[in-house]
Amino acid sequence: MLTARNLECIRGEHKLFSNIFFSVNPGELMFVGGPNGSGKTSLLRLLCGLSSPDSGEILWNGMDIRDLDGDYRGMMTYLGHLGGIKDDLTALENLRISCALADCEIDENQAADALGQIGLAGREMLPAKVLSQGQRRRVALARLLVVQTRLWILDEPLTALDTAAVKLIKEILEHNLSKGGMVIMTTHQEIVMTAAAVHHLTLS
Ligand SMILES: Nc1ncnc2c1ncn2[C@@H]1O[C@H](COP(=O)(O)OP(=O)(O)OP(=O)(O)O)[C@@H](O)[C@H]1O
Repeated sequence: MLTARNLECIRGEHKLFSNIFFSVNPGELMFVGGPNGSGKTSLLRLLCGLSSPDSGEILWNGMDIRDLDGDYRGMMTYLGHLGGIKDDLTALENLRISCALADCEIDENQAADALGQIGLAGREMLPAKVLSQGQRRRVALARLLVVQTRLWILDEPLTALDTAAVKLIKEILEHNLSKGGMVIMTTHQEIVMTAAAVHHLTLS
């Protein structure tokens, strides 16, 4: 379970948010909403441990994530809103390297299989720079098909995706949730989940 207690985040001269409390339990999804600049990405970066709150604490199964450090990162998958795709690497290389960086080594066959499942069959060997925005996003999201982590923190995963890809991502999220996974995601394009407990946190 991930718990946030009394979180506050200040950036520059601005207090982005304060008094944020929530828990996300196994099988639950939390959508983080709010206007541009309200602090959604900043909140996700706090939850990943990439930055620290100005006050408050973030607990994973009751322990402060700062104390867990690498153990916490090993249980979590973070996809940033830019996707982290490198232009000069192929789709396959991008997926394999992003998995390796997350301590989840996969071979070429596994990578090709994941790319096929996410609708990129035949494009595995193309450099990312020639892929469309939606295809690049699919390469980033293919990581969700191979990771074993329970907690997924996803920043705008649906950006640039067509209707078919959004449906696919919904199924991938629901599969993770059905196994006791947890998902926290920002989106301006909410998806209706059929069989999962959903919470909303709206920043202003
Ligand atoms: N290091 C920083 N120094 C100063 N201001 C910052 C810093 N990081 C973020 N900000 C500001 O904090 C605000 C919130 O940024 P953030 O990216 O968290 O918003 P967001 O809700 O994710 O926005 P969007 O919907 O546009 O993606 C923005 O005004 C941003 O410019």
